[in-house]
Amino acid sequence: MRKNVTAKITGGQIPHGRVKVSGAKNAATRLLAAALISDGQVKLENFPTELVDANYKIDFIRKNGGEVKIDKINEALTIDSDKLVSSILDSYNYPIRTTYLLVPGLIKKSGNAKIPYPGGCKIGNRGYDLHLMVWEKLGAQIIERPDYIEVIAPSGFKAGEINFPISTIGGTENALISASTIAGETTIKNAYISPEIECLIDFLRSIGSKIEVVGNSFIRVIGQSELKGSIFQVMPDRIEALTWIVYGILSGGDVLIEDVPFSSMEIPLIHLKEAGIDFYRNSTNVRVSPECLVNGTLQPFELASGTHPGIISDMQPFYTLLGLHADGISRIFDYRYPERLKYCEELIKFYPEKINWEKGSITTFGSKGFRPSSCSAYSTDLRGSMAVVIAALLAEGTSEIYNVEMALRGYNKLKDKLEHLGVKILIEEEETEWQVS
Ligand SMILES: CC(=O)N[C@H]1[C@@H](OP(=O)(O)OP(=O)(O)OC[C@H]2O[C@@H](n3ccc(=O)[nH]c3=O)[C@H](O)[C@@H]2O)O[C@H](CO)[C@@H](O)[C@@H]1O
Ligand SMILES: C=C(OP(=O)(O)O)C(=O)O
Repeated sequence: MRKNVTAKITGGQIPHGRVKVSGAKNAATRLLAAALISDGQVKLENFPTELVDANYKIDFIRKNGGEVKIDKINEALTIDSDKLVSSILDSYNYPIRTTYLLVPGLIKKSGNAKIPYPGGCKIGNRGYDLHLMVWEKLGAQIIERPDYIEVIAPSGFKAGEINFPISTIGGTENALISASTIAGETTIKNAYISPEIECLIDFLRSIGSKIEVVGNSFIRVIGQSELKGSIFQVMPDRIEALTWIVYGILSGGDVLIEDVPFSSMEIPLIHLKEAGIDFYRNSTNVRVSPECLVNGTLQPFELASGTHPGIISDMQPFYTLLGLHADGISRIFDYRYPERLKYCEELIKFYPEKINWEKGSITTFGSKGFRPSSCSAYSTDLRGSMAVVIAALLAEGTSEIYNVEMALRGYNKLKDKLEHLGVKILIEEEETEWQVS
C-alpha cells in the first residue's frame, strides 16, 4: 500500500525571504549506500533527511540489519552497518533508481546481496546491464530473480578492470564503491565525472579508499579490506538551487537563496544570463528580485540539455518554464533523455497553446506578463512534477497536483521551505493501491 499525495496550491502568493538549498539528492542517496562499506560509524551532515528517495533507502538498509539514526533538526544521518546482512524481504517495491548501489555494502558484510530492480523516473531507456557487468568483472555471480536481483560473492569482490562502453553516472558510482571494498587495484575506464561523483570520491577517500583520477575519465581505485568511519558533508543540490532561482524570478518575489553550489552550475547560470537575468550574488548565495530582469522581461532563448558541465537533463523542465514566461519563442532540446517530455502534457493545461513538443524538442510561445490558469494536473517524473508545482504557484486560482510525492522524491522539506517564504500549500495524503513508479 502506498500513499497518494496531492498538493492543493493557491497561486499568486509572492515569496519573500530566505531559502537554504538542501544536501543534493543525487549525492546524498549515493553516500548513504557507500556508507555501508565502512567498518566504522559514518555521519553524513547536511543530509536531506525528509527526501522520499533517501527514506526508501533507509527503510531497505534497516530491513537488512543496518542501523540508521536520523537527526531531522540538524539534518544528519548516522549509519552503523556492522550487522548488515542480506535478507529476503516481503516486498521489493522500492521506486528508486540507485538500488544497485546497495550491493557493495551487502557483499562486503555478507557475501550476498538481494536488491530491488532499479526503478526511478520513467524518462526513457534506463538499462542496468552495465551494473551486472561491474559485478561480474569483480568476480561475482548474478541471478535475476522475479522479484529481486541476487549478487553472490561469498569472499567479497576481486580486483579487476572495468571498461564502460558509454558514459554512465550510476555505473561509475557502482564501480567506485564496489572497488573500494577490494584490497587491490581496480581500474575504471571511460568513467563519468560529475560534481556528485566528485563528492562520492571525496567520501570514499575519507573512509580510506585510495582513488586516483587521471584526466577526465580514467580512475584507479585501491580499496582496503578494513575501511574506517567518517564525518562527511553532503554537497548542496545544484538542481534545487536552479529550481529556486527560476521560481524566484517567475514569481516576482524577493528571495535570498543560500548554499548555491556555483562551481557545479557555471553553464546553467550562463544560460540564465542569456535569458536576461542578472542576479546579485556572493560566494554562496543568490538574491533574486524583479530588478534582476535586465530589460524588465525575460528574453527568449535556445538551449540544449545533455551532460555535465552543460545543462543536465534534470534541469530541462525549469528552462521550459522560463521559456513560457519569456517574451517570444524559445527552444529547448533534451539530447540525454529525448523522451523526457511527458510532463509537457500536464504543463500545457496551465499554458494552453503555449507549448509544443516532440521527441527531444520543446518550443515555448511566451509572452510578457502572462499568468497561467489554475487546473488539476498529474505528476509524471520528479523534475516534471516540480515544474508543474511551480506553474500552480504562479497560476491564478487554486490547482491540484496529484502524486506530488514525485516532486518530494527530490525536494527536501518543500512545504516548510515555501512556508518560510510566506507561501502556503496544502499536502494531503491518502492510502492507495496505486503505484508510485
Ligand atoms: C550521463 C547522464 O546523463 N546521466 C544522467 C542519468 O543518470 P543515471 O545514473 O540514471 O544513468 P546513467 O548515467 O547511469 O546512464 C545513462 C544512460 O545509459 C544507459 N545505461 C546505463 C546503465 C546501464 O547499466 N545500462 C544502460 O543502458 C541508460 O540509457 C541510461 O539512461 O539520469 C539521471 C536522472 O535524470 C541524471 O541525473 C544523470 O545526469
Ligand atoms: C530522474 C531523477 O532521479 P532518478 O534517477 O532517481 O529517477 C532526477 O533526479 O531528476
